[in-house]
Amino acid sequence: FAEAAISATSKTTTMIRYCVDPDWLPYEAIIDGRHIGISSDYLALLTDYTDLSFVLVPTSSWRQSLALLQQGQCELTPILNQTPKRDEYLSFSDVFFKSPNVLVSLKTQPFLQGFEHIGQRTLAIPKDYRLVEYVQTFYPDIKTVLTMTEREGLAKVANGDVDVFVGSMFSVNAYIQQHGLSSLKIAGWGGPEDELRIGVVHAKKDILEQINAGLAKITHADHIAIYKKWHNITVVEDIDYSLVLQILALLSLCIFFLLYRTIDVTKYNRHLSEHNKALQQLQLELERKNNDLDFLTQHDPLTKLYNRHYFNQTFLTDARQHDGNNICLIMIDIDLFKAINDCYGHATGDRVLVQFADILQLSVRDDDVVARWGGEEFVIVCQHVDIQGAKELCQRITQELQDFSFDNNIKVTCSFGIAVLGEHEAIQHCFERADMALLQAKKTGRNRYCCA
Ligand SMILES: Nc1nc2c(ncn2[C@@H]2O[C@H](COP(=O)(O)OP(=O)(O)OP(=O)(O)O)[C@@H](O)[C@H]2O)c(=O)[nH]1
Repeated sequence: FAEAAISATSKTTTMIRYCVDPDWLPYEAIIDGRHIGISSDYLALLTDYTDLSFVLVPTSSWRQSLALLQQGQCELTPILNQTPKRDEYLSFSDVFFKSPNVLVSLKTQPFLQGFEHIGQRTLAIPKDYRLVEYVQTFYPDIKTVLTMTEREGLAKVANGDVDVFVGSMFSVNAYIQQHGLSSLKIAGWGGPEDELRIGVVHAKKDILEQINAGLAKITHADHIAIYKKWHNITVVEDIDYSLVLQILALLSLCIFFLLYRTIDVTKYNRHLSEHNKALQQLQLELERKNNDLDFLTQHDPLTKLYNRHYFNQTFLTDARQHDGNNICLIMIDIDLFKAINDCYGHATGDRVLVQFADILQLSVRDDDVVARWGGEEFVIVCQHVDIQGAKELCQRITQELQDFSFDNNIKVTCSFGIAVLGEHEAIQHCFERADMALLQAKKTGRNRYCCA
């Protein structure tokens, strides 16, 4: 597109002096004395499609441009909204460009949707903009702050001097992008859409016919090309990050708390399970010790046979529960054991006792009970065995002793006293009889059994 500083062509042209807003990109601006922006491109097209040529009258503010239009020093302004006030000194072409107006606030402000939600907030509007008339007419309660330019209004919002600014979406966005005003956001729509036209002073209103005809010739493709050239809007950040941050902080706090609780509970559980393990260990230890204690209270520590205590408890008290008619008591005493101790020492004597006990244990049946009665004396309780069976057991033991090779080739014999428990006999009495029989065996030469 050609720029708007239009040179005269060979055709007969009517020269029109025009003013613009020098600071309203992307619509228009004067940069280094040159008119640029959307309106510049439209004027270039109108130069082609009409017999008009346009000469820029440079100004330093929109206000000044309006003043020059009112004074007739400018005859045209290429892009503006129609308002009743402007109708007093301008005539307007057909609408050729539309753009929404937006409310701009700091990102910390909530989304406002429209003028009706501004409430007590202050609203900045560029002086002499159509929106001033609109807001004062329809929202007279809004506290407005008039600024010289859009730039000034946006700067006031960014600085926190006013709460909200209203302006054209295209120019607002261009300004925010150019100046990196990342603290600002579009907070809502502001009033009616801009319907932009060309305004000419009443004295020149006869050129409007040409202008409208020229505007009508502008193709859809031309409109789109201009729009694309100047419309560089990217969506202004519309996420309220302060809210997101608050939610994130809250979530992090919850996660942290849950994590802390989980770690705490895990620690406690580990501690508990360690304690339980230690307790179980102690319990096992106690059971083992109890078992050991049980074993020790019931067994002779040297030979591991039942001891006299167990024997007394089990048989002297309730042997009658067994079938009394078939119980045989055999009292056994190693012969001349003192001589073994004296000859080979006490330790050897101990080993002989252990080996002797093993022989007894191996010689009896599973349900017979062998116990160490004390010293070198033993007792066997045979169940379901008659006197003959008891005798045979004594003979078997005698034979085993004879065949067994004791330490130091010591020859060990023993004497037996056998008694069968009578039907109504007290077991203690039976013991005494067996003991007497044993004494008898000793007296009559040892290495033999005697029956009571
Ligand atoms: N090594 C050892 N000797 C024991 C143990 N208990 C008792 N004795 C010994 O066994 C011997 C028993 O001797 P005595 O009662 O005189 O009887 P004996 O020498 O076997 O003679 P007779 O019974 O008459 O054949 C004693 O010298 C006791 O010290 C023991 O646990 N270990």
